[in-house]
Amino acid sequence: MKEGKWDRKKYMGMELNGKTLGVLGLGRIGREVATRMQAFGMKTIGYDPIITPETSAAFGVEQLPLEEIWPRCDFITVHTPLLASTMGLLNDSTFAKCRRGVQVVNCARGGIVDEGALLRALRSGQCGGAALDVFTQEPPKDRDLVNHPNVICCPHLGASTQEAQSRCGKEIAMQIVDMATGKGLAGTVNGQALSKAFAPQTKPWIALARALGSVLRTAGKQAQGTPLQEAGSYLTPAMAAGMLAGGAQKDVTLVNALLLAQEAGLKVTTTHGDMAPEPDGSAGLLQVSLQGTPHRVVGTVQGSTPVLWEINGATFKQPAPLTGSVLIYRAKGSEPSTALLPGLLGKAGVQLQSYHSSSTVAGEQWSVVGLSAPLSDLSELKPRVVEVFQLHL
Ligand SMILES: NC(=O)c1ccc[n+]([C@@H]2O[C@H](COP(=O)([O-])OP(=O)(O)OC[C@H]3O[C@@H](n4cnc5c(N)ncnc54)[C@H](O)[C@@H]3O)[C@@H](O)[C@H]2O)c1
Ligand SMILES: O=C(O)[C@H](O)COP(=O)(O)O
Repeated sequence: MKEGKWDRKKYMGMELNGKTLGVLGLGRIGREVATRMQAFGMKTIGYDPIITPETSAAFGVEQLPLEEIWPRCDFITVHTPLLASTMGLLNDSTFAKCRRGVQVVNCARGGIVDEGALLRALRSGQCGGAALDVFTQEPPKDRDLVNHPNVICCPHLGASTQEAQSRCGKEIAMQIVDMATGKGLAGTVNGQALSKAFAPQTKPWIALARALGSVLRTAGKQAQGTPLQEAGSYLTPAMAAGMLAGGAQKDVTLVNALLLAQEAGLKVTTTHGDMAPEPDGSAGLLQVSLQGTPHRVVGTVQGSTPVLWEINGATFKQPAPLTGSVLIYRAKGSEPSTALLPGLLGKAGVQLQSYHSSSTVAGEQWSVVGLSAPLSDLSELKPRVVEVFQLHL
């Protein structure tokens, strides 16, 4: 009408009263849709592998096996997550089992209704119409479905109300408060990793994984460039965060570290091996390797302090603490630590807090020096060592 038209004959509707609606997925949204459509006089049947028939009967949905649902429905609406098991839930074969002219609604996730099959069913008349809020690709580049005369669609607007967005904001704020106050995390991506990472007994291990990642980043930076495969435990994101810290990526967190590491092309493996508890309280070894390179660091936690046990095959006689300002270098024999360090630190006004040296491998030794502050200038040291770097952990 806004275009000045009065197409009374073109638009002929269909009563919902007395029609059968199949609701696939009877979670939060599926059941709300069912009860609302009952108000229009629709008969509601449905399927959900988790919700019991007794539960769904209480909100007026008769549950049936999918094979019995297809031929009974005038309308089908999907409200499942997109999973391997729900991808293409409506496909060529299931459309063929439906009543001719069945109408389909997908406001859940693109791909639950196979888009190719839907287009074929629309073109053949097997599907009488579709309402789509979601697409496999958003926005969809292939416009065939959008342009089909029997399709109505909108650009993923199902949650776009002032009220829903406001509730989302409040829920996120509540979850952050819950996390900060040590309460359980519900519905968070990486929730398991985060809740473990914040547990008091695992915090030092997170610090260790970060510290080892930082050591490995600096000792093995020339080896970057292959994709990351290994992921999973809460230690791996922490290690990845350590590897990426100070790099091009900003705001590396335990949640985004693995993704960023993948984007940066890092291929890292972590192994968390058990060992008999030591009298000092250490009870495991975390080993981090950069694949395709000889770089490997091993550490543990003593009390609550992360310590370096081994670097590239050289073990420390006493594990070296990885906290605060740490200077790490590799040198031939014990040079230059004994000769050069005291003078260098004195000049810089920096105090030596700890010194740990490794076993000698191929005539070279690693030293880990705990400092009261980082050294601003390593130029005197560089010619005397094979490699040197500083970390602030
Ligand atoms: N378009 C939008 O803007 C918008 C807004 C909110 C939610 N959504 C989507 O709507 C869908 C439903 O959301 P919800 O909050 O009701 O989720 P929910 O987790 O409460 O319910 C999903 C239900 O699907 C069921 N299910 C899983 N696999 C199934 C299968 N193979 N067959 C049938 N049922 C199956 C589950 O058991 C569960 O009961 C989700 O995909 C969600 O992402 C879209
Ligand atoms: O699942 C939802 O809440 C809606 O589809 C909105 O999705 P979005 O948060 O990805 O925009």
